[in-house]
Amino acid sequence: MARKIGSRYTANQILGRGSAGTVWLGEGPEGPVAVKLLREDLASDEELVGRFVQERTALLKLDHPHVVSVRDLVVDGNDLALVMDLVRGTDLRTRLDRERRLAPEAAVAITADVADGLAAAHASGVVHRDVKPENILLDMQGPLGPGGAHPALLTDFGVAKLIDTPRRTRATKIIGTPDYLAPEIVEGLPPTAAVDIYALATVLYELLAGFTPFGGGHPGAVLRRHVTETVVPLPGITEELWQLLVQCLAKAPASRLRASELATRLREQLPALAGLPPLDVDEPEAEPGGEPQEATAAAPAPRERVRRGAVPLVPGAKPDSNRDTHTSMRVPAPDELAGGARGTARAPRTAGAPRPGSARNRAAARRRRITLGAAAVVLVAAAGIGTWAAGAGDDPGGTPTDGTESSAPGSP
Ligand SMILES: Nc1ncnc2c1ncn2[C@@H]1O[C@H](COP(=O)(O)OP(=O)(O)OP(=O)(O)O)[C@@H](O)[C@H]1O
Repeated sequence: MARKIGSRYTANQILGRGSAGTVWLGEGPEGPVAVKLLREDLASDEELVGRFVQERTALLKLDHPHVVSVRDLVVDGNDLALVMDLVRGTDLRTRLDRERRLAPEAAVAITADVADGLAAAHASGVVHRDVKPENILLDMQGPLGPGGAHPALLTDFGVAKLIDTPRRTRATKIIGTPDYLAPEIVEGLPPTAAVDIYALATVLYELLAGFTPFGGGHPGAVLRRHVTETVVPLPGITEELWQLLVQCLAKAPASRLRASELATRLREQLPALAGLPPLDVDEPEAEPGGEPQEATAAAPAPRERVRRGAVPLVPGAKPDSNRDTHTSMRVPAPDELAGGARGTARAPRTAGAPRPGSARNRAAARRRRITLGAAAVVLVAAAGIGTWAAGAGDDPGGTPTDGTESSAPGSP
């Protein structure tokens, strides 16, 4: 059913739902648009509305062929909406669900597009903070590029930052998607542009391999792997591409490439990748219903076999929203923590061996986004790998930092 959004837009049909709200196919004065209507509980949060208005300038100024432009921000009664360019196509998660993994040339071409978009954003002082396949849209009306890839556009700029208001995050929460979270975020450091590079390298690894380098099993274990484990080589990948991945998945943010350099280096590799088939690797096994093995950073357990999926760090913890893409965690007791702080060692296995769990289940698990309580920080601290500074989550000092902070209040 159609509904008005402010005085200028009509939302006609739901395109999809995410953790922050619902995306509608809409109509504006200049034609079709996509309208992201934020969740009611977000729209009724006065602080968030203020921030939304404050950040108009930064969100509206991003204009790049590989960024989904935000055209307008609407605050109208209970409605809080971002009006975006409509991308006619699909998101990368849907393509990945369908194909499981992409040919290297297409994977690299898509990643290079997103790196270009990030370069423009970072140059404007904007950090995305939630780069993942769900936020990469493929424009099926655009020209085919290397490997038959349609142009890729990064969407949802500013949304993670909007939701991650100090009051919501103060000393209690990390907001993000565990598989793509850079180690410095897990450690409670302010997000800089380098977190987007880490997340994008994770996406590239996933496009090539069909699974993320540190994902799988308990969300707390995923976070810990980001900090303690090194990425396992992918069989069949060219040395140049592997070196690029390793550099961008470096634990130290300063060691990662900048987005513009990453885009250039990726494109340089395209000719060597032309015609190569998707890699012949399979996801590390997961023990159906098996209990995680106890492991330490120094001596991880041999391939932990656990179901993929967002599970509460502590049994009985309730999600903090009614969306199944969220998992919320409360602070665990020490004995509970001992059971949750388990790590894994994962390595790709060759195709053909039995693999528990359906691809759809794994994809759904990856999609789950967590709002992680201080529990995770306690978990990390308990593992001796990090601490959380109260109020961390904003970005003093990083270069370039999330420039949405400095946008002019109330500017149109
Ligand atoms: N500008 C757009 N044009 C066309 N479709 C879009 C646009 N933005 C989002 N969509 C579609 O709307 C759906 C929901 O997007 P949304 O950004 O709300 O959620 P998400 O990114 O999948 O998840 P989350 O917000 O939890 O990270 C997605 O399937 C996406 O393909």
